[in-house]
Amino acid sequence: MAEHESLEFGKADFVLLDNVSMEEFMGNLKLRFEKGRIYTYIGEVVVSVNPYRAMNIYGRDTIEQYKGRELYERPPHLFAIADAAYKAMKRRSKDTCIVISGESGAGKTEASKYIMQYIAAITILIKGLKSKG
Ligand SMILES: Nc1ncnc2c1ncn2[C@@H]1O[C@H](COP(=O)(O)OP(=O)(O)OP(=O)(O)O)[C@@H](O)[C@H]1O
Repeated sequence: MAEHESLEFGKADFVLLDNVSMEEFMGNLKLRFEKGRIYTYIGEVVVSVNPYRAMNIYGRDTIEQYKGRELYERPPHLFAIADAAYKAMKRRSKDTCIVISGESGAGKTEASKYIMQYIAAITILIKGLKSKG
């Protein structure tokens, strides 16, 4: 069973909750957070909980895992959202955007930096591949 499908980490997507109640929502969020999973989907939206500590989930290895993948192929992550936006932009040849919202200190600025870091990294990787022919 893929890591993100394991119940040990709770439901990776809130749409999979048996009952939609605040209690179940918060219980799932708490369980995932305690297991180091700060991201959870609601469909194509990602809910993020600020860990207020350095997480080893933004490095080159993780970028490679998300590049060119579909949203549900990997555990919930900002990189999956960034990749989906990048692919949509390329497919439609139109600008696209990612809306980030949350209260002050929620992690919006950090999230936008990780998204830009991801886009920059995959652009360099793609250019590198093209120049190699
Ligand atoms: N993904 C993360 N991993 C680790 N720490 C984080 C993460 N996101 C946020 N933080 C921590 O939380 C702090 C506040 O985050 P950030 O500045 O991104 O919030 P914000 O939502 O942009 O706040 P504001 O609306 O007040 O500008 C950061 O300085 C950082 O210490």
